[in-house]
Amino acid sequence: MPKLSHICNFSVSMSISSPSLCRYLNPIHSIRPLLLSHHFSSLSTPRTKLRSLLSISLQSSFRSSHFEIRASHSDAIQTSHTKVAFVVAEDERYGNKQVISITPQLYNYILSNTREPEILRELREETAAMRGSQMQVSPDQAQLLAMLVQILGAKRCIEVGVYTGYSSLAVALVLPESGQLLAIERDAKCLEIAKRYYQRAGVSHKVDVKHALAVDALKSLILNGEACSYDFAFVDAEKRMYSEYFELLLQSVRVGGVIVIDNVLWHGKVADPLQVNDPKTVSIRNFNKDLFEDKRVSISMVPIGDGIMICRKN
Ligand SMILES: C[S@@+](CC[C@H](N)C(=O)[O-])C[C@H]1O[C@@H](n2cnc3c(N)ncnc32)[C@H](O)[C@@H]1O
Repeated sequence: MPKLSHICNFSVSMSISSPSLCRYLNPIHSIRPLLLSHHFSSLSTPRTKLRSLLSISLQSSFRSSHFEIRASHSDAIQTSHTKVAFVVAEDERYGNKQVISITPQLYNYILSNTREPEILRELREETAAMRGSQMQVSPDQAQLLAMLVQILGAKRCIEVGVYTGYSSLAVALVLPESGQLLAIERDAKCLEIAKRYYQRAGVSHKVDVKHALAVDALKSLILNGEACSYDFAFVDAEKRMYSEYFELLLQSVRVGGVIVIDNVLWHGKVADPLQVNDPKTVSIRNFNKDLFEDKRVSISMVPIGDGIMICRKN
């Protein structure tokens, strides 16, 4: 049984994190932050009571549904600086599947099980001080991209939106010696850094750097007779252009080829149409909906980083 102080930490952190918790629950049940914080005001509420209070509260709000916020994970309540226990959705509509929410503690664990080549770590650290460094894919995302390229046995790849080269270098490192990555980026300064790292990593011969606007570069490769010749594409540039990039890339990759699109969860905003409707969010939300209905591709939305959509051309 946790000590009272642990319960207090749990109770306080639940209140603090309720907006993100609500964002998680919102798309399904339109729950509001007040509802959640309400039941956590008493610091002396025992854990079991907290759980049942919350469960009752959520059940009454959600009618037939059952959502439970668990404080029972032992690791999550052992240390006072742990943010919050897991969010678990248990609902028969989802096969009573328990879905975990990534906590900082859990994400640290994932990163500690992620293999990041030394050269990528150096690039990430150099970029960290730069404006826009949060745009870089995370090490676990880069590892997944590299693995997809390896599973596909890809030789011809495209990246749309290179920045300083982190994701493109991850791909180039696993390409065979005869492989080629067309790396498209509009910012020349960023490309200088990327090129320096391709050089250092000994993969420059595999990367065809294209300093251009993405749509122009993609159109010209189709005009050059390269349609259906690529195995893999990664999209990580202007969010409102995703539909255009996708249409051009669908022409560029072969049947069985894969297009991966980054930021499809857009910090969770896509799932909150009642409150978030800025142009970028709406654009990504519409794009996701179009992809869902698009029978030309098989799809899988994966909650890694800011969310990726993996599309396989049928
Ligand atoms: C999210 S960052 C890419 C991050 C990169 N994939 C990584 O992991 O380091 C987006 C990049 O796309 C570039 N970009 C945005 N719009 C573009 C366009 N229309 N054409 C080419 N590049 C574009 C930006 O300059 C920026 O460097």
